[in-house]
Amino acid sequence: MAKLRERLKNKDDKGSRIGFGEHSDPQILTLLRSNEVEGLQIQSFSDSSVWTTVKADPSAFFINVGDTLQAMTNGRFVSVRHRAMLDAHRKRMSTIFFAAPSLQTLIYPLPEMVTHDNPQRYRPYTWAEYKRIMYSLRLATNRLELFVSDSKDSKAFMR
Ligand SMILES: O=C(O)CCC(=O)C(=O)O
Ligand SMILES: [Fe+2]
Repeated sequence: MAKLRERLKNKDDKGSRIGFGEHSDPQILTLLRSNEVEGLQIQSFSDSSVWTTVKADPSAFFINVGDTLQAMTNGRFVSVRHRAMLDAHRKRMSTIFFAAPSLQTLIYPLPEMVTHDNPQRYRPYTWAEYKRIMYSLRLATNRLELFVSDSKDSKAFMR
């Protein structure tokens, strides 16, 4: 038991632990507001072992791009991977609004975002299909990867 406690303590420099593991939000946009306790961290695009703590500001909103907006913008806006850490001494509270389409909405890269240099990256899918697949996978899985277009139909939506 003492060993386990020691291991948890050494997990990072402040002894804090993961409260909600790494993931990207599946929806279009996330609006998050928290109290004055830090905890939200975003992952570096170039090095997945590097996490940056978002400054706690109870007067601000944190706006997060979700997987659906990444698909709609054909990868121009990127769904950032993030996680929430626990604070050993203070309670963190966050309130979140997820903006998502209706279940039967067809999601696909907008024609304006598909160009010769940036061919269609994702195949069309419904939000219902995305949710079904998402719930069958682990939280940390990069599900949008499963919706990448075959190269043969990648020009279908090009202007
Ligand atoms: O509690 C937080 O600040 C983040 C939670 C989160 O990322 C989520 O619910 O998708
Ligand atoms: Fe999230």
